[in-house]
Amino acid sequence: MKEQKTNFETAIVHAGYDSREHHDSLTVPLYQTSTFTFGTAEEGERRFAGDSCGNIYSRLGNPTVRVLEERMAELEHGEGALAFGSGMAAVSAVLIHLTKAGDHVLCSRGVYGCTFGLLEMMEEKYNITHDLVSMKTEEEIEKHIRPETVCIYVETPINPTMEIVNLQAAAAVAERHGLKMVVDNTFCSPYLQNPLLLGADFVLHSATKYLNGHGDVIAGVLIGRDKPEMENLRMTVQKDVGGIISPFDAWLILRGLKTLPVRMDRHTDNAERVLEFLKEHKAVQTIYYPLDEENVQVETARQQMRRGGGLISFEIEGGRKEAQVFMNALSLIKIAVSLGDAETLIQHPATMTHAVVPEEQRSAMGISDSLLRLSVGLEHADDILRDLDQAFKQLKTDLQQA
Ligand code: MET
Repeated sequence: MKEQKTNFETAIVHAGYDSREHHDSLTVPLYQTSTFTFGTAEEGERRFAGDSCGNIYSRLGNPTVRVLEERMAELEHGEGALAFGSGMAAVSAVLIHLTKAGDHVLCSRGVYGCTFGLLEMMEEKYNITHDLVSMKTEEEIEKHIRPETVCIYVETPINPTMEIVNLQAAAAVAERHGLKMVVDNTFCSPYLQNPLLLGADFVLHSATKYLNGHGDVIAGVLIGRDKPEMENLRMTVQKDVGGIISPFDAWLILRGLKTLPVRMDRHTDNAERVLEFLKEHKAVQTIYYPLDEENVQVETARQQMRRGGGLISFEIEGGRKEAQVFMNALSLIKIAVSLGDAETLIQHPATMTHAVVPEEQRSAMGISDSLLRLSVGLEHADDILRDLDQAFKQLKTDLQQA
């Protein structure tokens, strides 16, 4: 694995870019072009044959996108990275790369609803089966491995229950059985957690979230520990399936990325204030936050995460109706799926991000009808708390009147 040459905060501003190669432009230029010209027919032939390294066509590579990929590889301590048009394009690319008909994927007990949908589709159409299991210890993981298992796929913290997967335990099992391990690191960003350093083979992100951080891009990134394997993935799955990112979106992410450490620290500071507030509130039944002292998994979370991050899930007294009344009473906090933006967002997983998961499996994942997921933004913490407080008061009044 590549040793990080500079500190994280420096690499995130500079890695993968040399202004001398781009007319001395301080910032990464936007190469908003679909294709590149060849000086001669023979040069075109050489580029297609891989004998000359020039650009060909933006589905096969683009200079702006390449800076984002190299930067992400460095930040996640990988050897190569590919940027995609969405987080799900990154998820599907790595699963297409790792599996064939008849294989089995061992998956964490919970995953994002569309990842669950993709796994179900792969099972139905291609007989690539999967199991969703708790992954707190090696023993728990070990007992679900089958002869046809080819990879362990995890989210940690899990969307939206914030359950922690023990990455070192999962990596130990993967190594024993020669399996590839993939980690969705979207909730943490590379600033808070680096799964490749804990034994994973691939790490992926919905770059829509903290990486971009400004709510104006849909994108994904996949980082791997093996350079030839990542180049192979680029020239097979990514080229032929085609879920590439646009140069402009890559440029926007490069712009947003520079402030990631500053933003993540503020998101976490604000989330810690929200955590304390929710703990004091009678209408809140359960709270899920990785670095909450009362979390039974706090030790594992501490070992693999630098700080707790900006997401908090909580159950309020009641069910779906109460959850919806509470959300409708919010004013500053916006009702929206997505996370990692400057704006504080709230969503109801049972009817939104995880609505595609059948009810029985949703409860097995720990998603109840009263569960809400809050992505704590960058506003002043006092204003976020004031909005939550007035919504709880409103909920009480509405319920008394009903
Ligand atoms: C289309 S639903 C969700 C988007 C995003 N993955 C989230 O968890 O909020």
